[in-house]
Formats: sequence, structure tokens, C-alpha cells
Amino acid sequence: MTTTTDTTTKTKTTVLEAKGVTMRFGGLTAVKGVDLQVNAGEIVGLIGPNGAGKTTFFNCLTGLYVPTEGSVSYKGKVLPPKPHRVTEAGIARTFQNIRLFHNMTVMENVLVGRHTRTKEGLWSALLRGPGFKKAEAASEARAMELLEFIGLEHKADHLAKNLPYGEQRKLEIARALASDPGLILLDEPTAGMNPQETRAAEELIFAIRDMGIAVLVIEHDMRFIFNLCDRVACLVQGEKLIEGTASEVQGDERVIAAYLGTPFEGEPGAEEVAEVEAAEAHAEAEADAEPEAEADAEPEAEADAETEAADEDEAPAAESDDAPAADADADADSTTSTTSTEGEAK
Ligand SMILES: Nc1ncnc2c1ncn2[C@@H]1O[C@H](COP(=O)(O)OP(=O)(O)OP(=O)(O)O)[C@@H](O)[C@H]1O
Repeated sequence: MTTTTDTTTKTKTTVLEAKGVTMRFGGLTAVKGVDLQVNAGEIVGLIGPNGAGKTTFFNCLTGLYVPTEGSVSYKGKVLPPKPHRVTEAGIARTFQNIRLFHNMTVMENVLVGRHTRTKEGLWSALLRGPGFKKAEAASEARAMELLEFIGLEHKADHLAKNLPYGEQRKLEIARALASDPGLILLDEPTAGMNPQETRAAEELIFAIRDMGIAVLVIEHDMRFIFNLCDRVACLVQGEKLIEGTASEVQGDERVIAAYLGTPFEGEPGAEEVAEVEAAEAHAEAEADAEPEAEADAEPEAEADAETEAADEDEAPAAESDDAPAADADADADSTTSTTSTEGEAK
């Protein structure tokens, strides 16, 4: 599996073109006039805070929702808003919450994904004629190729429900690939994954791109997205806030603000700096004053000083030293954990 990000051989053929896609649910406009293009050979990321409209936009692209306004074209043709027609046209997808057939084997799950490419009709299937058997053998061969591609060929006859979580996510991708798509939409492919599984998913997506399949991916894991994507679009409250290269989007203050409310990287605000400096100066002054106080103190006074160690004169200095670091960690943690919890919850 190659992880090259070399883009020299990429063409600029537009695979997906969404124009002015709007989706309203009663009074709520979940997606507002979003334009987005995905070109052949590209990996495009779609980011945005919770409830920004990312999954709704995916559902509009794949025919699960009929957009209130706008159009979606695949390779120059407007797509009918019907999921099976969209799959037939060449767009496959995975879901935020895993949707495997849990009591079917790994192989059978991939074969289900193959059905849009199987031309044999009902009678042929019931009579199991030569045409059907040939098609069935070809489907199984293709399914096994895909299982080899994701590294699950040795588990072809295991029940899907017995796979570990990370392998279930990979199997979903194999099932989507079974329809021979030209574009795959991945909705939070690393939700709930550990760092090793996330890294493997990243490699898998590069390999899918290298097979000639364009990728549009929703993800909350920013490191993953910015490492992976040629372009990134950010949705906020249903609207596209910005679209650009990973570095353009990563550094955009509006994106940071949309996620966190306040910047958490780069320079802290003047107020925070002044607060920390004052606390440090206070702690130093206390430390300098202490030896003298101890030297002068009578035994009773020493006991008093110990009792006072926990009083408010000491406490602010100690807290001021620890608090900024602890807060920064908490911020970072809460960003990550919100992300994974969110992903798992759906
Ligand atoms: N079927 C629906 N009916 C009514 N409102 C909906 C429906 N689907 C989504 N919404 C609303 O549309 C908005 C966008 O939701 P959506 O799930 O698309 O956001 P998201 O960016 O994918 O969020 P997350 O990152 O949490 O998955 C939310 O306010 C949501 O409650």
C-alpha cells in the first residue's frame, strides 16, 4: 500500500459538483447554498463543528435527502435524488454509525455491496443457471480482492459482528468499494478508533485515492484531516465558511473560533499573559520572603506558619503556576474527547 501524496499525475476532471445545495427541515436550514467540487485524484475534507450540516450535506449528495434547492452532478450529469441511482452512477459512501449486516459473514457483506454491478436477474438467480454462476464467481473474486486490499481476507468467513471495531470500519469501506465507485464519501471513518487504527485508516484512504477513486471525507480529527486532504472545506451553521488547502484552512482564525470559541494555539491573549506573569511574580516574592520569616520565627510562630501554608496567601500562587497548563490540557482533551464521543454516539 503506498502512502504517497504526490499530486503531479492528478487530472482536474470534476467528479462531483454540488451547486447551491440547501436543505431545510421545517424552519431549520441545515445546509445553506453550499457549492463544492471534488476532482479526480483528490482527497477533499469536510469539517465543521457538531451540527454544522456535514452529514445532511452528505445525505443530499447521496440521494438520501432531496435538497430543497440546488443540484448535485457526478461527472457532468445531474444525479437523481435516489440512493441506488447515485450508487449506480458511481458514488459510494460509508456511514457515521457502522451499518454492517452483523449476522452475515465478512465476504457476504462485501458481496451485498457488489449487487449494483451484478447484471443477473431474479430468474437467473433462482435457477442458478450458468450465467448466474459465472457472475457469482466473478463477484466473489472481486470481493476477495477487496478483502485482501483492506487486509481482511483471512477473516472472509467470520461473522461481521465478531470483528473488532476498527476492522468493522474497514469492512464498511470494502463494501462501499465493491460497487466500483469513482468517488467515495466517508462519514467520520476514524470515529472511535485508537491512534494506530487511525493511522492505518489514513494509509487505506491514500491507497484508495491511488486506485483512482476520489475521496470526500467528513472527520473531526483535525490532525487526520490536515495530513490527508488536498483541500478542506469548513461548514459552519450550514454555510461554507472557507475552502482551501490544509494550511490555509488550518490557520484561519474563523475556523478556530468556530470550533473552540477562542483560540487555543498560538499566542494567548494579553490578559492571560498578564495574569500568569503577576502570579509568577507573586510566587517568587513569597519564596524570597519565606526563609527570613522562618529564621525570625519563634517555635509557636513556626507552627502558625505551617497552618497558614494552606491559607489563601499560598493558594493563589500555587494555583497560578498549575492552572494555565492544566487548562490548556483540558481544552485539548475536551476537543478530542468531544469528537470521539460524538462520533460514537451517532
Ligand atoms: N432529519 C432531520 N430532521 C430535522 N433536523 C435535522 C435532521 N437531520 C439533521 N437535522 C439538523 O440539521 C443540523 C445539521 O445536522 P448534521 O447532522 O448534518 O450536522 P453535522 O455537521 O453532521 O454534525 P455532527 O458533526 O455532530 O455529526 C442539526 O441542527 C440537526 O439537528
